Amino acid sequence: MDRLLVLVRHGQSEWNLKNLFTGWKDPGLTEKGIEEARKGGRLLKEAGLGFDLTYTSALTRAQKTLDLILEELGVPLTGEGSLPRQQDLALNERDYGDLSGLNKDDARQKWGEEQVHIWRRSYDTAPPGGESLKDTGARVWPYYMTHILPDVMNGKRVLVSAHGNSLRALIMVLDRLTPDAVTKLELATGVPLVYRLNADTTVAEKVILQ
Ligand SMILES: O=C(O)[C@@H](CO)OP(=O)(O)O
Repeated sequence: MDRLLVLVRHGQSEWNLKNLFTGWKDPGLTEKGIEEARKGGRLLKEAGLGFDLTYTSALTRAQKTLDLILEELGVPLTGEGSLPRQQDLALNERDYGDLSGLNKDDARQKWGEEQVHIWRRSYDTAPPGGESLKDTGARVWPYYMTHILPDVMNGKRVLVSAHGNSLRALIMVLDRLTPDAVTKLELATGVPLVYRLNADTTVAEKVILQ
């Protein structure tokens, strides 16, 4: 049985381009982001991968990325031949709280390089009014266990389009990263991470398509 799970971080967003903390804010994709998503779709097609089910967040940039990937795969978005789609807040980006909408360089000037790095990449220090990676995991992990993983274990080929930090939380578990190791994990936009799972739910294989 092919226990296929593909994770993709959305293509570049308008706020990625402007270097703003985004979190639960909802900017669209840039032209570059659209092309990144399309390229991700083409790479999946070239790898001969197809899907039975899709998951995405409640945010436009991840949904649009999923649409573009499906378009490249030749899968209609509605009607006959379209795939079931689960959209859930559980897969949203980490909530950046009071930092949302601030320029990342301005934040470094105000609070210092080190503090901003801790807010962005530490495991359990939350930005003011927002979520730490651990807090993000506390909603991503149960959703994975109750929704995504059962589908994969039932032999459904699953595609997930989500965000830098919600996917970092998920990958932390899949790749068995320590809280220290996950601080160094960075995900490129639009690059599909192809996982195959063993019958005991551990990772059999991970391939990065780029
Ligand atoms: O601003 C955000 O929401 C995220 C992802 O773009 O940024 P960072 O990489 O700083 O966690």
